[in-house]
Amino acid sequence: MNIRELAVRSLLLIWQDGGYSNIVVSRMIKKYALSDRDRRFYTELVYGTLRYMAMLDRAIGMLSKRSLQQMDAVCAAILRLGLYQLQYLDKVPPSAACYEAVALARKMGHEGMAKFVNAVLRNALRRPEVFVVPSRQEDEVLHLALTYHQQNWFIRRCLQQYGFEETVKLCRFFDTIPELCVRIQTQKISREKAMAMLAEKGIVTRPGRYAPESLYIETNDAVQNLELLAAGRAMIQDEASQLVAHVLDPQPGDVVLDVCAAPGGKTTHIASLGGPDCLVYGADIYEHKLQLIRENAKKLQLSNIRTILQDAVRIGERFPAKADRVLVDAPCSGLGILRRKLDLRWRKKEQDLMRLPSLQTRILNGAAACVKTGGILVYSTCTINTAENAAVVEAFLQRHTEFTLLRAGETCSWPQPGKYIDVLPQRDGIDGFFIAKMRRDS
Ligand SMILES: C[S@@+](CC[C@H](N)C(=O)[O-])C[C@H]1O[C@@H](n2cnc3c(N)ncnc32)[C@H](O)[C@@H]1O
Repeated sequence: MNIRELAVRSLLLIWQDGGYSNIVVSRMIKKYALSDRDRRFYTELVYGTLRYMAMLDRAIGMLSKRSLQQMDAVCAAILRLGLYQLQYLDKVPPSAACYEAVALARKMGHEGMAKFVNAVLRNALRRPEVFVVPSRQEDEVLHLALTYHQQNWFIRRCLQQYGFEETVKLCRFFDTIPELCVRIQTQKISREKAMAMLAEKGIVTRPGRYAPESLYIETNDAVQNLELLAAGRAMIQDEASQLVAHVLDPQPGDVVLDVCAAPGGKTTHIASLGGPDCLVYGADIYEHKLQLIRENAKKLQLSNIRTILQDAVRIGERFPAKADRVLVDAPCSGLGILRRKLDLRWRKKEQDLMRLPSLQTRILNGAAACVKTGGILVYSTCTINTAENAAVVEAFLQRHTEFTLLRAGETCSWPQPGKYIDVLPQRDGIDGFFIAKMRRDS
């Protein structure tokens, strides 16, 4: 398979069929058994085109009379990929980038498409100014959006929330490639022992600063072969997300309800921390996702997890005042983890943000009804959007005076002051996260 054609087909799977880039890419690498060299070129083409999409689309708009919306999806993908190589891949000579793009348009489209692609790419060679990023003075939002590969609305919101300097720091953070972070199952192996074991194999690691089981694997290529993962002694989970189970602080004998549980990162962590006498129910609204929780529990050999198919909005009717601890790890905009998912970064729409607080509120209300008197309720998201975080919790507390806000950091070593754990990526160097802890008093 021609690598550029594979890249175009992958981009179409991501843009047209809603495929996740990491899954599409790893499937293709496996399916076509790509050599190391081909794999590197292929991933560079796919991820590079995805990263620079705002810039590439703006250039296409300036170079072609036809808008992207009027274009055939195959044609748009070939143009984006061609322009990416022309502008950002020094190792590809411009003539090769044009020639290959035109040949692909002929093969995957028709002669007319080939002529059009040829005209746009030749035009790009004559007009390098289409790739010039406007200065801050000319257009602050566009300047940041194109420099740091984000959508304009996201930049606008950040500027309002943080101001220019902080927005730059945040965008720089989101533009880095995240290191792989695992959660060591310290019931089976200590973090120090795991580090020593990996060091013997030449794998460089670094303990996380905040979560006691977190370990960063600096030699990313070794992931697939990580014995720790295969042996159920570790699980891939970001450090910020590892704080949640510590805030919930499960105890032996507790009944815990994790109402938005799939794929079970936090459910398995809670079950490990609570020990075999702590019973953890992981609920989700999608049956196929419950299977992921069961698979993760099996991999980690945890027998104290049960799964439940249940809409969290109505979970209180099924388990009224039955749980000692309840976790709501709510569906959210994910604006704290934009470093991870290049494709999601472009898919997110500002309108989607508007409907989330009402869903989160309904889920939190449903979950609250499950908490016993004296029990704990934890609310978390992986977003930095305050409307989905403190605003949801504050409105909840006003309506539910039977709950008291506790300091979320009291059962984990979170260094920042304040009642909430409000992880700011640009300050804390990990994914953006929000955690609130409440107790039911009556
Ligand atoms: C942020 S994810 C949870 C991640 C999970 N806690 C973990 O650590 O692996 C949110 C989950 O909520 C589920 N969800 C969305 N709406 C729901 C609802 N109304 N009731 C129950 N689960 C819901 C989604 O299917 C998704 O799996």
